[in-house]
Amino acid sequence: MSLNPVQPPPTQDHKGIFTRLPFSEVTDKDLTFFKDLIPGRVVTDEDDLKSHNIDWLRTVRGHSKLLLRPKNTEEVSNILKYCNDRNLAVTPQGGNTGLVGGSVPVFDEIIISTALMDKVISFDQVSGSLVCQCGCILESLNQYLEGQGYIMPLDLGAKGSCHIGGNIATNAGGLRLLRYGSLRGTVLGLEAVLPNGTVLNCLNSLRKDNTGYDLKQLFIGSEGTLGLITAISILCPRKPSSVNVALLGCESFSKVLQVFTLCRDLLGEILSAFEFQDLESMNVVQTHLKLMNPLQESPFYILIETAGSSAQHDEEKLNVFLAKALESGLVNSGTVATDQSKIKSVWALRERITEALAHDGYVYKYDLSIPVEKLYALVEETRVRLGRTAKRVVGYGHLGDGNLHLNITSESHSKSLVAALEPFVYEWTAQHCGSISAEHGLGFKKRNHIYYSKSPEAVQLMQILKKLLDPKGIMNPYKTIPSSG
Ligand SMILES: O=C(O)CC[C@@H](O)C(=O)O
Ligand SMILES: [Zn+2]
Repeated sequence: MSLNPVQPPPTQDHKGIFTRLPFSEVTDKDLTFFKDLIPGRVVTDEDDLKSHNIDWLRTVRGHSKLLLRPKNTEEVSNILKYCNDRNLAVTPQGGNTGLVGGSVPVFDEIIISTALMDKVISFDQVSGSLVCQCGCILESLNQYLEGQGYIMPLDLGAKGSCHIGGNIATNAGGLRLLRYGSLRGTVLGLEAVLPNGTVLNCLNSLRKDNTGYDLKQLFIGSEGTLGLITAISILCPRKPSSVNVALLGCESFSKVLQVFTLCRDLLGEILSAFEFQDLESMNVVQTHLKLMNPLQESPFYILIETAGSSAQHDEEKLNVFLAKALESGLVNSGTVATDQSKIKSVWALRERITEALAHDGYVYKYDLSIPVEKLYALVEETRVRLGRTAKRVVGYGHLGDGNLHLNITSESHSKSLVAALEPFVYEWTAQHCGSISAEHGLGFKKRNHIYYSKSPEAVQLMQILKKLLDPKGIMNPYKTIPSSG
C-alpha cells in the first residue's frame, strides 16, 4: 500500500514542546548484554529500524537505534529489569498500526517488538477461552478459532497486522463491539511484565472472580505505559453459522438514527454491527481504491451485519426489517450480501476508509464518542468552519457505539488547518459530554488533551499510579498521560 510518501517530521517536533527526558543512552556494553540475552534478535541496522520508527500513518518519526525481539515472558522480564536498572527508556511495539503515535518511539527509546511472541497457549473448546502470547496477529487468531467453531470477539480493519497485545494495550474497539462488548469485558485475564521485571500473573480464564482489585483493567488501555502485556486470556464467541450484511442508502442523518432504532427492535439479538458512513467517505474509497458502490448516490450509508445460528430465522427477520425500512421511507436503496465474497466487498467500503484517506495526503484524525443524536452535527459544523481550506471532511464510524471518526485531509500538513481544528473539535466534544478518544487511545498525539475528557483529579490519580508502577518512567514515555512534572 502506498501511503503518504513524505518523510514524516521527527516526533518530538510536533508542536515543538518536547525535550528528551534524562534517560541513559544505549552503550556498547548494553548491546553486548542484549546480544547475550537474545542472540540473533537484536536489531541495530538503520534500514531495518526505519519502519519501526515511523507510524503506520507516516505522521510521526522516532530515532530508536535498537530493537529487541524477545520470544517469551522471561526474556521480556530480563530486558525490562536491565533497562530499568540502567534507566533506559523503552517503547513496546506490536503491529504498529496505531493511529495516535503510541507505538513508535519519540526519541531513542529501545523498541521491544512482540512479533516473535506469537504462540497460542491453549484453547478451551467448552468455555471458548483462548490463552495466547501477546504478539499473535488478530486475523491469525480468528482463523485458528474458526477451525474450532469460534471467532475472536473483536474485528478491525488492521486485523491482518495488528497484535492482540497491542489491541488490549490500546483497548481497541472495532466493528463488533456492539455485539460482543469491549475488551474490558471479554479479556478474562492477562500477564504483564512490570518495568522492574516483575511478572504479574493475572492470566486466569474465569468468567467470575471477585477477589480484590481487578488489576488487569489497569493494563487494558494503558498503551504500554505501565508494563508490557505478554500473554492474554480472552473469551471467544461461537462462530455464527449465518451471517448477512446489508448496505442501505439514507437521505438524512436523522433517518440513520431511526433505522438504528428499528434495527434494534426488529433484529434484536442477531444484530452484530451497525456502521455508518457519509457520501464523502464513500467517495474516497471509490476514488482511491476503485471500490464499487452498489447503491445509488446517497448522503449516508448504513452497513448492518447480522450474525446468528439459523439462516432461515435470520433471513426472515432481516426481510421484515428491510421491508419496513423501505416502506416507511427511512432508506432509499439497499443490497443484501449472504455469500462470503459479497460480504467481504460490502465490508471493504467501510473498513478501508482509513486506508483510502491516507492517499489524499495528510490526515487529521478525530476519534470521538458523542451522544448519537448530535454525532453528525460536528461533521457539518467542521465542514462549514473549514470551507475550502480542507481537501475533504468525512464522518463515519461505529454508530451503534456512539463513536464518530471525523477525518479531515489536506495535500500536506498545514498548521493553519490544525489551528482551525484544535481546540474547536475538543471543546465541541467536551461541551456535548463526549470523549476525545473513543477507541484509538491518546498515545503521543492526544495525551495533552486528556483534560477535555477527564477531571484533574482523575489525571492526577493516573499519574500517581504511573509513578507507583514505573517510578523511573521508562515505559513508553511521552505517551498517554501528561507528565506530572
Ligand atoms: O481512521 C480512522 O479514523 C478510524 C479507523 C478505525 O477505527 C475504523 O473504525 O475504521
Ligand atoms: Zn473505529
